[in-house]
Amino acid sequence: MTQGKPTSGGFEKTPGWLDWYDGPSQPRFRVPAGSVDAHCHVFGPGAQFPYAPERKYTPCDASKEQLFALRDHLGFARNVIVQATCHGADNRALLDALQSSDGKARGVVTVKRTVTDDELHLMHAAGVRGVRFNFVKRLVDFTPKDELLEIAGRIAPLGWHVVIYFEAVDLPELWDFFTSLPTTVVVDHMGRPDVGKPLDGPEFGLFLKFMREHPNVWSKVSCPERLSVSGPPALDGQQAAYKDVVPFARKVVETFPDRVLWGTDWPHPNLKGHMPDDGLLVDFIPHIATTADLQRKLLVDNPMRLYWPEEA
Ligand SMILES: O=C(O)c1cc(C(=O)O)oc(=O)c1
Repeated sequence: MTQGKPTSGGFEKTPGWLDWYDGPSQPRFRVPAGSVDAHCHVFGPGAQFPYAPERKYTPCDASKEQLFALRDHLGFARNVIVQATCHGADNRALLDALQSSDGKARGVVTVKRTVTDDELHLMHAAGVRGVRFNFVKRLVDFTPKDELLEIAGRIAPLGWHVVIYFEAVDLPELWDFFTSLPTTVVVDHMGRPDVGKPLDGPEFGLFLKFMREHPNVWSKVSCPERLSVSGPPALDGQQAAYKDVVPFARKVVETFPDRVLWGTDWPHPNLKGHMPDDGLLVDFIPHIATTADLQRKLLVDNPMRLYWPEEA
């Protein structure tokens, strides 16, 4: 039996899948004016925008109205909506959200090599500025690298970038492909470091080297709730959540202050252990960006330069 929030359109939510958090707290940390939530999603609603047949999970609905209400509640000015894998390469829910946002949202889509130039131009007009390539095996089936390179070559002239999602252990094998991409490359969730391993160990060292040697590579310092092993979770007023993730995110922010982005990841797909209070997730930010200067770069200057360059 389905419980909690609905999945409309006759879909059945994946068992064990937690719904996004109702009534998030008011963050204590006041984000700077003009801040951008640079990683969030919309799900459906399924009745209007059906989930993709090839999806690996079925979420509860999470609409554009609910996303925009969260944006306002948390004090953000804009969103970057990233295509979620449960919608495959059908970007209609995302495009509809962009078109309803009054210019306050930009997007990152998933496309196949069959996408036409007309479709790409329409997406650009709607506010799309990037494509997402996903290498996380639990989320997607493999797409051949020659197809991805072809797509990258076609979106580059539009000024778009490529967002990549992968697990830290897969970086060595993907290195040559990533470093051959002709665009700005944005890494989702710091390349998912294993925070049980040392900060100065070889695995995270390789990620830092990836960024250091390639000035076109940016990173989102998001998703501590996914990466944390020992918490504590951002729940019940916790002001020192996900302590084990802090040194990793802080290292990236302080080493590459002009190439980092932050996002809520709302509505947090695939969480089964706990669902964070998004207000408390915002309170995580000053632990990883400890000065007003770093906070402004992370939340305003960098995302504006990448997604609204005409206003930056
Ligand atoms: O780690 C995840 O499960 C996850 C999934 C998706 C997606 O399904 O698109 O997006 C994310 O940013 C993170």
